[in-house]
Amino acid sequence: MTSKPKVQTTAGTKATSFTPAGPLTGRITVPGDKSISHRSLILSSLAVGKSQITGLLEGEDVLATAAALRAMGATIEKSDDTWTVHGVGVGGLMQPDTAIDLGNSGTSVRLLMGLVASHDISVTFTGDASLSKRPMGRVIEPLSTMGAEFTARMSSDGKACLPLTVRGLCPAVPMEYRLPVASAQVKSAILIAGLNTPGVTRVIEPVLTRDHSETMLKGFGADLTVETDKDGSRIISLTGEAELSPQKIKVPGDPSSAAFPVVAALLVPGSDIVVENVGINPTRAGLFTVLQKMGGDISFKKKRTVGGEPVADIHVKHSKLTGIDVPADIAPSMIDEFPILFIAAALAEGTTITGGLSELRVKESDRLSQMAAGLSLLGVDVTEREDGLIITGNGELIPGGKKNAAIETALDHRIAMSFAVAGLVTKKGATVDDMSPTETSFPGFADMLTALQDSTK
Ligand SMILES: O=C(O)C1=C[C@@H](OP(=O)(O)O)[C@@H](O)[C@H](O)C1
Ligand SMILES: C=C(OP(=O)(O)O)C(=O)O
Repeated sequence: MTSKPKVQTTAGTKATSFTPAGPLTGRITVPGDKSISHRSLILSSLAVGKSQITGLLEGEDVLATAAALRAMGATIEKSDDTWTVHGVGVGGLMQPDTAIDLGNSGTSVRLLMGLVASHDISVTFTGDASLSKRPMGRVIEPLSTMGAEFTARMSSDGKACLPLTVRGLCPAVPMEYRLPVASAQVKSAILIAGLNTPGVTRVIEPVLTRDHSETMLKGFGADLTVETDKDGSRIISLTGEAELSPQKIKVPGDPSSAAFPVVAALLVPGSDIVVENVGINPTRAGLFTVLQKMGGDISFKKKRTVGGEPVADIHVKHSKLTGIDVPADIAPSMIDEFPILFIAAALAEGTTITGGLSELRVKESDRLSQMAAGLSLLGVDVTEREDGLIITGNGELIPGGKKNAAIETALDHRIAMSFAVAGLVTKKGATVDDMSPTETSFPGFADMLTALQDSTK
């Protein structure tokens, strides 16, 4: 008889053990898309009048964005399943009374820095220990060119970090900016600053990143065009002093959250699940393509478009996976999914090679070193390179390491969820030191694993 997935919390600690699982079955949904949720709140706050949002992710990161916007004058309320935002109009945000704490959320701080940059207000942003280590120079540099002024704490290695204060300039100066790093957060910060800036603000994106900002800005009525340059770069032009009209938004399920049950079902023998209503925008769906290339039985049912975003129900069956060489150019379309891909690679037969991933070192944690350390602790054959991991599996369960050794998550939700899934396919299970960071992006993560277990009863 196969055992069921088990979730055990050790009394008095936040450590949680995940042990080998019987088949995962059933139909589930995952919480709303984090990127689209942040943007829904920000753009609704800048529209004139009442927007309504359903499916909003109620994770700590998005709630931090909502609190920040309230502190700057937007009215944001929830009743039943609907969030209502009374926007103040582009340029209408006000000086908050105190510093704004954005917890663990990189997207909140970088997009809101763009928002403040073209308002005549001054805002101090703070964050938790993880967010306070992340580099902000990538946003400070272009927003300074538009006229905003910044004071930031400098880290011991010379990076501008939180806490930081932005003094916006109104009117700001429009500019053309070629992104030196593939980052949807930097792109979006500049476009959001451009909304309240006279003239045309232009972002040139040599490498395509998630395009929710472009789709949603157009949906709210901004004058935004996207052209492709001779060298393949995207040129995004936004005409400022925009007037945004309020919208009704349905946020689809987050593919970055769906990644965890999808990989769990591929790895646990006998599993057969459907994750309903997941966003499958090609700028986000790289993981599913890579897993299919590794032999994963993943199919997309009932494909449809919701609010300009492609959505589907994802059907996944347990599959034998084979290691592959993951092309570096797919990385931006699955940038948050590498931690869980590394777990799939540990179960695959053969070697999986990844590269071009230096951005993973500046996420909530250094995801390359945290994943390499956790996998080594579980006895997986892993080599850490500067910009990727090489992982060799033998198509069998992860051996498991020292008894009671807890995987360190370093305040990183995706590390925590990845090793929770690893526990289901590690001979004696895996213990994760702290599952509380999962509240940032996937409230109810442990309940979701239990629901997949319960439906086999
Ligand atoms: O724009 C966004 O919503 C996001 C962009 C990505 O960050 P980068 O822009 O730093 O790549 C991603 O890692 C993050 O989870 C969300
Ligand atoms: C990197 C992430 O988010 P953020 O940058 O918003 O903290 C993530 O969710 O994996």
